[in-house]
Amino acid sequence: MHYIECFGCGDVDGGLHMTSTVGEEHLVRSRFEVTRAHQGAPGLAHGGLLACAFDEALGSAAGNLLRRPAVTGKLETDFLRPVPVGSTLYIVTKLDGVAGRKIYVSANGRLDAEDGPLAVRARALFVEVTFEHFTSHGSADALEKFSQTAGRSREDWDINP
Ligand SMILES: CCCCCCCCCC(=O)SCCNC(=O)CCNC(=O)[C@H](O)C(C)(C)COP(=O)(O)OP(=O)(O)OC[C@H]1O[C@@H](n2cnc3c(N)ncnc32)[C@H](O)[C@@H]1OP(=O)(O)O
Repeated sequence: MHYIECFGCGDVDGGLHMTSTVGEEHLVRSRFEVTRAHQGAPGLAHGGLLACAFDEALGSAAGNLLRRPAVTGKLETDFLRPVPVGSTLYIVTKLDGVAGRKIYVSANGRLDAEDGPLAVRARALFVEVTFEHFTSHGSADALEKFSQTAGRSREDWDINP
C-alpha cells in the first residue's frame, strides 16, 4: 500500500522514493537510487538507509503478494559490498513462507543491474496486523492524510501501481 509520506515509497525530501513491481514467479522487484542524501561514509550509502530500503522492498512484497497489512517484526541484513552514491540497487524479493500471522520474506540487492554484483542480502519476518494497529498507535492527522491520498481507491491495492 502506498502512502505519500512514507520515507520508503512516498514523496518525501531525502526519502528513498522506491517503487516496487510484482513480476514473474511472484518475485517483487524494487529499485533504490542512492543519492548524496543517503550517505554514511563519504560517497557511500549509509548501512541504516540500506536496511531501510530493504525494509521497504520486503514490506512491499509482503503487502503486494498477500494483500494483508503487516509490519516488520524482525529484519536482518548482510552487507557484502559497499554501495556507492550514484549507483542503483536492484532488489528482488521473494515470499519464503507464511505461518499464521507470520510472513517470511527474503531479498537480494545487486549493484547497477539485475545481474550485477550482489551487494546486500536481507531477510525479514513481517507480522500481520489489523488496521487497529495503525488507528491505535498512529496519529489521527497522519491517518486522515493517508485516507485522503491512499486509503480510498482500489488502485492502492493494485499489484503494480
Ligand atoms: C495501512 C498501511 C500499511 C503500511 C505498512 C508499511 C510498513 C512498512 C514496514 C515498517 O517499517 S513497519 C514499522 C516497524 N515495525 C513496527 O513498528 C512493529 C512494532 N511491533 C509490534 O507492533 C508488535 O510487536 C507486533 C505487531 C510485530 C507483534 O505483536 P503482536 O502482539 O500483534 O503479536 P505477537 O507478539 O503475539 O506475535 C505474533 C507472532 O509473531 C512472532 N513474533 C513477533 N515479533 C517477533 C520478532 N521480533 N521475532 C520473532 N518472532 C516474532 C511471535 O512469536 C508470534 O509467533 P507465534 O504466532 O508462533 O506465537
